[in-house]
Amino acid sequence: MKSAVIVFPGSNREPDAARAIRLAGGDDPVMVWHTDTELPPVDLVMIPGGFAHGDYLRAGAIAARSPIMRAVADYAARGGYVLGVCNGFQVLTEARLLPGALMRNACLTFVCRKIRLKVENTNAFTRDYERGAVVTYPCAHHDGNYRADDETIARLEGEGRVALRYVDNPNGSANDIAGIVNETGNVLGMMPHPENAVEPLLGSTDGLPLFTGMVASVASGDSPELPRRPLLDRLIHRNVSPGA
Ligand SMILES: NC(=O)CC[C@H](N)C(=O)O
Repeated sequence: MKSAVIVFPGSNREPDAARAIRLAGGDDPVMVWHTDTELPPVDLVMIPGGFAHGDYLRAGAIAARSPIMRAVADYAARGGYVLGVCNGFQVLTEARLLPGALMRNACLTFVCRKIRLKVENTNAFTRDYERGAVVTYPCAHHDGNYRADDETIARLEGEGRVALRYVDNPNGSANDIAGIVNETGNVLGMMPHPENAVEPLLGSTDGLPLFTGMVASVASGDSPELPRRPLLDRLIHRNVSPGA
């Protein structure tokens, strides 16, 4: 699997992202700087954690307007897989590739600890987990409180787009939402850090199946479990994804 990891000034988890991708069997990712205007030919784009532009204005707001994000939006619109973790999730909501917003944690403090999550739905990203499995990942954020209007939350729930839910909600997120996918199921954003739970030395290997699942989805060319993916999208994806 060929992948790109997007790097902004203030990103800090790009080496962890690269390591997780490699451990799952992917090629060494290409690091892409935020001022670039094009993506290399890849099967997956990952937006890593950190504090892009120091979280000024709102976490992810400046990064979402970076030149590279136009290319990421085009890539996602063509059906390419995009994973945003923590600050990456914030960037994806600010870029409107995912609905809703990540607000200040309800406790008003930075939360940095291991948390338990329930895998709510198996999709192109979570296919290597049993549905309903409870996994442990670390989380480390001050703006992880997922919020959206009632209609959006109802849609996310009704369409099976809540991928991960907190068992012990650390930040006040609506409906305990920890991760969601877009309408076509090819963009996943999540606050906890699966890339920091990929080897025993880190205290958990529970994050590794997320990465092996993405490698498997790329290898199979598509995932039959993508929720309501329009036929046209699937065809376009086959044509543009080198891994398809
Ligand atoms: N670990 C991270 O990606 C931090 C996310 C974000 N900047 C926050 O603290 O809310």
